Parts: sequence; structure tokens; C-alpha cells
Amino acid sequence: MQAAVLEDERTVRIETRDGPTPAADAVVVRIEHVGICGSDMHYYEHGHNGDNELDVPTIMGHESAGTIVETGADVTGSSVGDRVALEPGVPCGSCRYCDIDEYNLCEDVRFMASPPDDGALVEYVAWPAQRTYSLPESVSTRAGALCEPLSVAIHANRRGNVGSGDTVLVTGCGPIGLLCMDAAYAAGAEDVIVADIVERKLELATERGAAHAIRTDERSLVDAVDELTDGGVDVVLECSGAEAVIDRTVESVRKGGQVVFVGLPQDPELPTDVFGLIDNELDISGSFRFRNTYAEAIELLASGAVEVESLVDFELPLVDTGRAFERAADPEVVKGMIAVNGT
Ligand SMILES: NC(=O)C1=CN([C@@H]2O[C@H](COP(=O)(O)OP(=O)(O)OC[C@H]3O[C@@H](n4cnc5c(N)ncnc54)[C@H](O)[C@@H]3O)[C@@H](O)[C@H]2O)C=CC1
Ligand SMILES: CC(=O)[C@H](N)C(=O)O
Repeated sequence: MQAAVLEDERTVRIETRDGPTPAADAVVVRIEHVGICGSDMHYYEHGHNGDNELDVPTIMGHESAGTIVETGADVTGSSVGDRVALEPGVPCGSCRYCDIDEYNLCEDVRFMASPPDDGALVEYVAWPAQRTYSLPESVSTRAGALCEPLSVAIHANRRGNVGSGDTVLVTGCGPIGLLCMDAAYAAGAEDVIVADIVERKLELATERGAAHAIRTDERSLVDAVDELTDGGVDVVLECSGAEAVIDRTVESVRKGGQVVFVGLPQDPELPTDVFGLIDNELDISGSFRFRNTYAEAIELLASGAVEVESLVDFELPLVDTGRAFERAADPEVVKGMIAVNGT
């Protein structure tokens, strides 16, 4: 079978690999769609993603869905022909974090396309049946693959306790930011204000329901939020990873509000005004991947509460993965997709 391997920065090669055999608790999935994520692009452009290094050639892609073609001996509840989304993380199941069901924090997790663990840009993947989720008829594998970034968004909203009537600021309108906005509305937020530096992204966010859009390269984020709110938003979901914005988030939130960091900056140091945090009783949190989100993601897609297919700007076959990554590096592009088995 063919696989798209990131050998080094900006070097994707199509290689031939042996097809997988499922363990007793696993299924083999014929991969149909894989979304290109901001993290794939971090590896592609800089050779690292946060503090994870691309130290060995690695099959990229962790936003995936396809059809089960084989089941392991002990698998019940999944059948050949089921269309499924694959949750990309497989936790160890026995550490203190797995014990308390905070399995996204497992220190021994295997995560697709996180070197040395291979990802889903390959024709067939053997994956634990427990980490695959059936897609209803109304949800395509193209949409099913995007359960992954939607899961990041659901988890970020949970971390920020976004709820009924909240005003939320989402900084960065890539797929993660746009889906954070959608998930915030689904959680009951009243108004979502968005910020970006690319006009097309702000237009898209506005079409999807943003209450206000701010160009942070044209005006001060803090002044704009100040004009639009009575003393700041309830929650900031920071999805740009841009240091210039990260620095301003705590000034954009109301007293007693929450700031959730999702985007990964190149420079992880954060200057903190500790008096400001104390005096204003701010809650600052990080949001790392997701846990127990796939069922909700599929429900949001199936009910139509969140729509993802229109985020996809282009779709290319597996053999063109290198070209797809080049195209996805364009700041105007929101989501590139690989049709792995040509469907
Ligand atoms: N914490 C986690 O579990 C996860 C974190 N991430 C990270 O989240 C971030 C967002 O992911 P994607 O949406 O896929 O990335 P993206 O690169 O498509 O989106 C980032 C957006 O921020 C905008 N931006 C850049 N500078 C800005 C500024 N000064 N002001 C306002 N907006 C600005 C860009 O124009 C772009 O629209 C990335 O850093 C990614 O690595 C992604 C998945 C999971
Ligand atoms: C959860 C993600 O999508 C993230 N890109 C990661 O690699 O951790």
C-alpha cells in the first residue's frame, strides 16, 4: 500500500509499505479522507510542533475517516463495511491520568502523526476498535475526518466552561478557531467575536455567524473588544498561536473570566502580570487535544448544528500530498483534504 511520509522539512515522499494485520482488539480501516492539520504544517514547515520534533520520517495525518475492511478476533460491535472516524490518540489505559479518565494527558499515549508514531496518510490503518466511531448515513467520511479538529474545539470550550449567554472571543480563524466558534454557539454562547489578520478568514467567520470581526493588524484587539463589550468578554479561546495576540488575551477578558490557550506559539514564554490575574480573578488554562469528544462531535455534525465540509478549500489524492502541503501553507487556505483511496 502507499503512504505519504514526511522525511524532513518540506520533503514528502510516497512510499510503499506492507498492509496492516489487526490485533485481536483492532480493526483495519480503508482510509478515505484525511484533513491536513495546522500541526502537520508545523512539522512540514519547521520540523517540529510545539516541543515535538520530527526526528524520524513519519507518515503524517491524524484527521481521518474510512471504512472497516477487517476486524480482529475479539472485536464485537464493529463490522466490515462500517464507516468510521478514527480517534488518533491511543492512551496506555493504566497510568494515573487514564485512571481518572483524563486520557488526553496520558504520558504514554500513541498519537497519529506525532513522531515516531505514524499517521493516517496511508491506504490502510489497523486501529483499536474502541477508538473508532461509527458515522451515521448523513455524515460523510470527509466530514467524519473533521471530527478531530471539532474535538479540539469541543474540548477547548469545555476547558473554558463556555455556556449559555456567554460572550466569547476567538483569536485566530483557522479551522480550530472557526470550529471553536461553532462549538461555542452549540454550547449556548450568545455572541462570538473573532479576530484574525486575513480578510478571507474573517469573512468566512462572519458567514458562519461571528457577531463581530476584528483585524488585529489594523487595530488594537484590546480597544476593539473594549468597544464591543462592557469590560471584556467572558471567555477567550486563543487559537492563533501568535505571540502578539497571546500577550493581549488577559486584557480582553472581563474580571472573573477565562482564557484558554489552544494555539501553539513559536516562542512559548508568556509574560504574566500576576497582580492582574489576582486582582481580576482570571482563570488561565491550556487545552491539550481532547477526551471523550467524538460522540458529541458526530452528534453536532449529524444534527447539522455544525457544518464542516465548506471549510475544505481543496482535495487532492494521496500521491499529491507534497503538493497539498505546499498549497495548505497559503495563509488564505482554511483546510486542505487528501482523498486517500480516491473516493
Ligand atoms: N492545543 C491543541 O490541542 C491543539 C493546538 N493546535 C494549534 O492551534 C493553532 C490553530 O490551529 P489551526 O486553526 O489548524 O491553524 P491555522 O494556522 O490554520 O490558524 C491560525 C490562524 O491564526 C491567524 N493569525 C495569525 N496571526 C494572527 C494575529 N496576529 N492575530 C490574529 N490571528 C492571527 C492566522 O491567519 C490563521 O487564520 C495552531 O497553532 C495549531 O498547532 C491544533 C490542534 C490541537
Ligand atoms: C490534537 C491535535 O490535533 C494536535 N495537532 C496534536 O498533534 O496534538
